[in-house]
Amino acid sequence: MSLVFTKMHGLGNDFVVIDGRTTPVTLTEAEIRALCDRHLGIGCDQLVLLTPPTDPEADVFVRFYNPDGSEAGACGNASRCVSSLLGNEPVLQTQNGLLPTWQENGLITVSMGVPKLDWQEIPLAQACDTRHLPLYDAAACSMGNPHATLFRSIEDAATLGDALEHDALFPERANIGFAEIRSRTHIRLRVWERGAGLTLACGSGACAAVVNAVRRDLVERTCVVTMEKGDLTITWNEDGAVLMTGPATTVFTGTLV
Ligand SMILES: N[C@@H](CCC[C@H](N)C(=O)O)C(=O)O
Repeated sequence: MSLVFTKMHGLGNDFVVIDGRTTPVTLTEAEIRALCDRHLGIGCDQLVLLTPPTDPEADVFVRFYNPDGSEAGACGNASRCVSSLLGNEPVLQTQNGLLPTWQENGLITVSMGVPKLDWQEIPLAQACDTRHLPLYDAAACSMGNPHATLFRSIEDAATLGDALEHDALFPERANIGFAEIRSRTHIRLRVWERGAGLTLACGSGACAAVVNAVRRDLVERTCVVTMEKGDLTITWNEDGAVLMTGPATTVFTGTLV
C-alpha cells in the first residue's frame, strides 16, 4: 500500500503528517521509528497522524508520535501545521481535549488549553532542596505533555537535557526547557524534547516556559519566545487557557512505497 504524506515544520520543528481520515492508517512503534529516522526514513521530530474525530465539535483527531515511537499528548508546532494544512480554522481533537485554531495575518493561533500546574511540583521542589540536582529555580507544568522549565543558560540544554529527561524524578520522562529571561516580555528558549532530543523549536515548551515564568513573576502574561529559527507569541489568558501564535510551513508532499 502506498501512503501519501506531507512534510511540514513550525520554526524548524519538523513533522511528517499522514492523513488517515478516509483510509485508516495503522502504524506500529517500529514503523514510526523507521519513518522518523533521518537516514533510513523520511526524517522528522514528530510523526503526526490524522484520524476521524470522535467529538462532534471537532474537525479532526490529531495524534503525535516522537521518533522513539512514544506517543505525546500535545505538540504545539504540529497543531499549527495541521491547522494550516486543513484550512478553515479547524478545531483539533487531541488527547488533551479540543484545541480551537484560527488564522490572522499569515500566522496560526492555537488555544492550547489550560495548563496543569500541580504536575510534579512537589518532586521538583524536593529535587532542588534535597538532591541538589542542577534544577535551579525549576518549575514544571503539563500542557497535555510534561514540561520542566529551568531558568538558566540555553547552552546547558545539550549537556543536561538527556539526563534530566530520564531522571527518576519524571516517571513519564519530561520535556526539559532551558529559558533565559531577556525582559518581562521576552524569553530565549531551547528545549530538550522527550523522545526526540534537542529540537529547533517546541511549541508546548514555549507555552510551559511562559506559564512557569509567570508563576515565578519573571514575565508578563504575554511574551515573545525566541527559539533557534524564530519567535512564537504566547499569551496565558486570565481565563486560564494558553494561546500560541506563530508560523506553519509546508515543505513538500511525497508517497511512501
Ligand atoms: N515539538 C512539540 C512537542 C512534541 C512532544 C514532546 N516531545 C513530548 O513527548 O511531550 C511541540 O511543539 O510542542
